[in-house]
This record gives sequence, structure tokens and C-alpha cells, in this order.
Amino acid sequence: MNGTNQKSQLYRGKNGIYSHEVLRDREQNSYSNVHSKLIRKASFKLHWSCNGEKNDQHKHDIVSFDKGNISTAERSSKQICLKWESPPQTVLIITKPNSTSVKVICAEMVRWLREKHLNIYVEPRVRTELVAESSYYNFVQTWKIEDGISLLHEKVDFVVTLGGDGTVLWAASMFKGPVPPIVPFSLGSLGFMTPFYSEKYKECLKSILQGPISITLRHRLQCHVIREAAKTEYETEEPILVLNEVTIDRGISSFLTNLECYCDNSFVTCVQGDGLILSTTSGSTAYSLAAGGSMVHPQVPGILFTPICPHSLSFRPLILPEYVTLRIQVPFNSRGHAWASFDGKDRKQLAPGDALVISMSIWPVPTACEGDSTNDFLHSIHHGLHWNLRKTQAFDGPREAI
Ligand SMILES: NC(=O)c1ccc[n+]([C@@H]2O[C@H](COP(=O)([O-])OP(=O)(O)OC[C@H]3O[C@@H](n4cnc5c(N)ncnc54)[C@H](O)[C@@H]3O)[C@@H](O)[C@H]2O)c1
Ligand SMILES: Nc1ncnc2c1ncn2[C@@H]1O[C@H](COP(=O)(O)OP(=O)(O)OP(=O)(O)O)[C@@H](O)[C@H]1O
Repeated sequence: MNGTNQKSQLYRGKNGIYSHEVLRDREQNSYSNVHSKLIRKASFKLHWSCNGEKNDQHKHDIVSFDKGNISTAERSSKQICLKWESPPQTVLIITKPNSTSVKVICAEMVRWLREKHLNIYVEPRVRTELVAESSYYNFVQTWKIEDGISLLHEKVDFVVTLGGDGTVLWAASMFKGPVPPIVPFSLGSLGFMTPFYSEKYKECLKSILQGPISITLRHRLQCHVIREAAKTEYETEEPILVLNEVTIDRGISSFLTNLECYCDNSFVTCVQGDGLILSTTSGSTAYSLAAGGSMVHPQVPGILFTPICPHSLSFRPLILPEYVTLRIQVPFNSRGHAWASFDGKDRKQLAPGDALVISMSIWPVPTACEGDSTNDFLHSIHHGLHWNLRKTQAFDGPREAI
């Protein structure tokens, strides 16, 4: 063993990770060994803190610091592909209500999927409509009580949505835990999360049934309403999962909202204005965008913190990392109540002393891509929002002197 190796063995940590490494100065190395000088890199170790406890093993798969060099492993946000190991057998179709074109496509799709020998589930309302049209649809399955929904993820291989973004949000909200892959067909006007054309449903579904499917894994936020009146935290209400955002606003009150915001144990700020949006990156192109937030690729794991009409000249929106827990508190001295809404629905009043605790859910919503995740996102902002659409400058005009 040469001298350098012996030295580096000495500095090797107990678990085989170098706590620091000995480097040889290159210039001096070219002279004699006698003149060579050892330069020692400062020793360090990295820790990951989980719920306040230090944990060396946590996330070693993502960041490594072998030999004193910090490097990151392959990122989780790479394009994800779903490959069926056995053919999918059961599909749930969720449809936007009160639309004739949706009803027509739904009935056609049910017939087509039946020919492919798939089991088909629809919502109770849709089954009633189908059976009223023809007794042929008697084979279509549904559920009778809310409890039936909670077991759906165990039966359903994939979900088809026929509608707009609101229908995708509706489908996602039916699953309080794991969500089967969603194949969203566009039958709305904007369709940010609905890349598939309903006119081409046969080709699309053929390739979905065959796989592999490119997937966008859309993160959701888990929201707990904590009532001042409740004796213990989490005592009263079930957590609510949102795919777009949770909004806390002043509702019908004419007073400014006054919301104290904490991130983990740090005070963030006090929101005085119309309210605050806490958005996923999928929701970054919805209400948060309208309130001045950035557009963020849906695979980026983060939480957008976007004020609504803040009465301040310097309140710019923030994007926080996915691992934080946020607490939005209505202070006891607040002049009015605040209102929370979840993906634009289920408004809940928050009285002074009540709080909302928000963190990233472990149950994302996998949605099938038409191309891939990035391609679909760029297509949506170009075609849905006409992002950066500008006439190209004419060729004729002033030129640089030759
Ligand atoms: N000022 C605003 O822009 C504003 C106000 C209230 C609610 N909203 C959004 O509406 C959503 C509820 O949607 P809905 O369809 O049930 O209600 P809705 O029928 O009122 O439609 C709201 C609009 O937002 C679009 N939208 C929804 N999610 C989107 C997303 N992730 N990216 C881009 N656009 C999206 C829809 O296509 C639709 O055009 C809420 O989650 C909220 O984000 C927006
Ligand atoms: N299966 C469902 N049951 C009840 N309500 C639903 C269902 N699917 C969608 N909705 C509601 O219907 C409304 C309209 O749906 P959606 O947003 O999909 O259609 P749209 O308004 O035509 O589309 P877009 O907003 O993208 O133009 C939304 O508020 C949504 O929550």
C-alpha cells in the first residue's frame, strides 16, 4: 500500500464514507516527494433532518457525499413510464354532467370498451342515464353508497375522464388515497390537464391498453382544518387532498384577511389582502397564475405561496420545497372570519383561532401524457394560454452598419 492510500484509509469513516480526503498539490507533485505538501480538505458530514431528528441514511439515494464530493443522483422528475404486466381489465369512466356531447361519447366508449371485454364502472348518475337510454347498458357497474368509492382504487386499473380540467379535479377528489392512472379526454374549453382528443378515443385507448404509458405524476396537497374549539389537533375533520390549490380568502367579508403564515417552525409573513393561495405545481397554471404566481412544470415538487391582492408593495409570490409543512392561522384578533376552498370547492369557514395545516400528500395523481410530461405542459401553455405569442419582427428595418 503506498503512502497516499495509507493516509486515506486513516481518514475513512466508520461506515466506509470518507469524512475528508487527502489531496496532493499537483504542481509540487511534479517535483520530488520530499517537497510535496499534503493539503487536507475541510472535513464534513451531511445530515438530513426528519421531524427534527438527524438521520444519516435519509435520502442517501438522492444526495451522496462520498470522498467529500457532494453529488446528486438521478432525479426523480425524469419521465415516468407505466408498463402493464398483465392486461388492464377494469376501467372507471368519469363524465362532466349536463353535456350532450359528453353523454354521446361516453355511451360510444362504453360499447367499444365492452367489445374489448373490459369491466366498466361509472358514477350512479351516469349508469341511470345509460340504462334509461337502453337496457343494453345493464352490464355497466356502479356503487350505491359513499363507502363503495373508498374501495374503487382496488378494483379499477385506470380512469377515463370526459370533460375539462374540472372533471380531472373531480376524478382525483374521489380518491382519498392511491389514485389509478387517469386518462383525461378533452371535452371542455381550456383543457390544461386533458391532452387526449375525444374524437380519437379509439386510437388513444388502444395504445393505453397496450402500454407503455408516459405519466405525469401530479403532486397533491394534504390539508387539515384545525379548529380552535377542538380539544386535540386533527380531532374533528378528515384531511382534504387538493390537486390544484387550497385558497384562504375573505369570502363575503369586506375586511382585509389577516393570516399568520408559518413554514415548519419559522414565521413566514402575515397576509393582509384578499387572501392566499397554496398551490401545487399542477395548479400553478390555474388560480395561482391569475394572482401573479409563476407557471411551474407539474413534475417539479414544490408548493407555491401566492398572495391574492396583498395590500403591500413588496409581497412577491414564493415557491417552497415539497417537504415543508405550512400552517395558516387566523389570529384571535382578526376582524373577520376567513374561508378556505379546496380546488375551488367545499368552502369551509375559519374562525379566529382556527388554522389550516398543509403538507405534500404521499398520494399523487398519475395522469397519462399524450407525448411526454414536458411536451404536454408546453403544448398546454402555448395552446391554452397563448403564452408569449407575439408577431415576429419584420425582416426589413434598421440594420447594423456593415
Ligand atoms: N381567477 C381565477 O383564475 C380563478 C378563480 C377561481 C377558481 N379558479 C380555478 O378553478 C379551479 C376549479 O376548476 P373548475 O373547472 O372546477 O372550475 P371552473 O369551471 O370555474 O373553471 C375554472 C377554469 O380554470 C381552469 N383550470 C382548472 N385547473 C387548471 C389547471 N391546473 N391549469 C390551468 N387551468 C386550469 C379550467 O380549465 C377552467 O377554465 C380552481 O382549482 C382554481 O384554480 C380560478
Ligand atoms: N363527475 C362529475 N360530477 C359532478 N360534477 C362534476 C363532474 N365532473 C366535473 N364536474 C364539475 O363540472 C364543472 C365543469 O366541468 P369541467 O371544468 O370539466 O368542464 P368545462 O367547464 O367545460 O371545462 P373547462 O373549464 O376546462 O373549459 C366543474 O365545476 C366540475 O367540478
